[in-house]
Amino acid sequence: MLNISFHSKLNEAVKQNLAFCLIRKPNEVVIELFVQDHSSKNKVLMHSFDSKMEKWIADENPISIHQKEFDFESKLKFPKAKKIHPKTEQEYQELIQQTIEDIQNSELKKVVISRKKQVENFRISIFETYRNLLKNHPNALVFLWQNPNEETWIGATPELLLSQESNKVKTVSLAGTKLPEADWTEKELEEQQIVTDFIVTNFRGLGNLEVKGPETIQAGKFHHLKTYISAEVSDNFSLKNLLKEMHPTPALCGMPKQDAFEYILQNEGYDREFYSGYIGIEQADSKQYFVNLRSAQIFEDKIWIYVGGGITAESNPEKEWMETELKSGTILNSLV
Ligand SMILES: C=C(O[C@@H]1C=C(C(=O)O)C=C[C@H]1O)C(=O)O
Repeated sequence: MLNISFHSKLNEAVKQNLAFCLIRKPNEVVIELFVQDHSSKNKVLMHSFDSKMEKWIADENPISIHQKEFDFESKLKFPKAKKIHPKTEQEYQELIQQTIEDIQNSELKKVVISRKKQVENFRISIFETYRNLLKNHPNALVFLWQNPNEETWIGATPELLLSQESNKVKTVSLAGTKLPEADWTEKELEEQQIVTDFIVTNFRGLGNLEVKGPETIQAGKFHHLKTYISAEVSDNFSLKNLLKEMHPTPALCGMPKQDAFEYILQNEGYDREFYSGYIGIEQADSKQYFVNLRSAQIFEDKIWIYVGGGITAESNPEKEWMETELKSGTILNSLV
């Protein structure tokens, strides 16, 4: 049976050109809908990689539905894409080679390099694509952010940045990528350990620190290494401050953090905007922030898929290109 109020609220948002966000949390079955009403209680927000941009959609009464009942179709309006020059395979491999050499000759230990892959938008059905992402990625945060005339993002991210429920804060260290048939090597183990060490340093001082892992997890067609980290906090603890320290973690930026951040801004050659920034869900009893990755920006004529990977002194440019191609599959394999 159709859930009328959910669908009619979404329908109104589309008809009136209001900003809205559909969001389904990892391993849950409920989709929440936030439609902009500029209230202050419940918010979904997007924060850019460089922290220069933050936008939010606030809804006094978000509404939810079981994902099995989600059955909605409508065309959305998207702006036209500006002209860009996405890096070719050769250009990307040259950038990776340069980064490897720069890491070998500096204090840098890890830098995450990324690119935009552009594909044509052949009048995709955005809601069917969203349904496919829900189905294909049950353990990801699956979101659709529509801000009419400004930006539309869709994605299925496997990565929690930070969450707080009562006095418990949680995060994960997620890094290292391989296909299921391959084995982990020193390169991925080291790359992921850098992220874990960074988080543990930031969590030091909090109570009851627990670090569990790393274990191998599945995200779409890949395996990643994941360590679960949690701690207890006191009443005067500031989640905002911890978030500031954490973002961007070495899973998306590098180590040392500031050097890697500047390296990315100077060398990557494009603006990441909200990719590798975070998506926040702020409600009275819980706050959760997820890293915006395995995601794309939708335009009337084009789709920009954002993909990257961690580079260390042991990286191989060809493999890094392949890794980004495969990562774009999260979006490409669900597009209809
Ligand atoms: C940068 C991305 O993913 C990140 C980089 C990973 C890696 O380098 O192995 C793995 C998971 C993510 O933390 C991306 O998907 O674009």
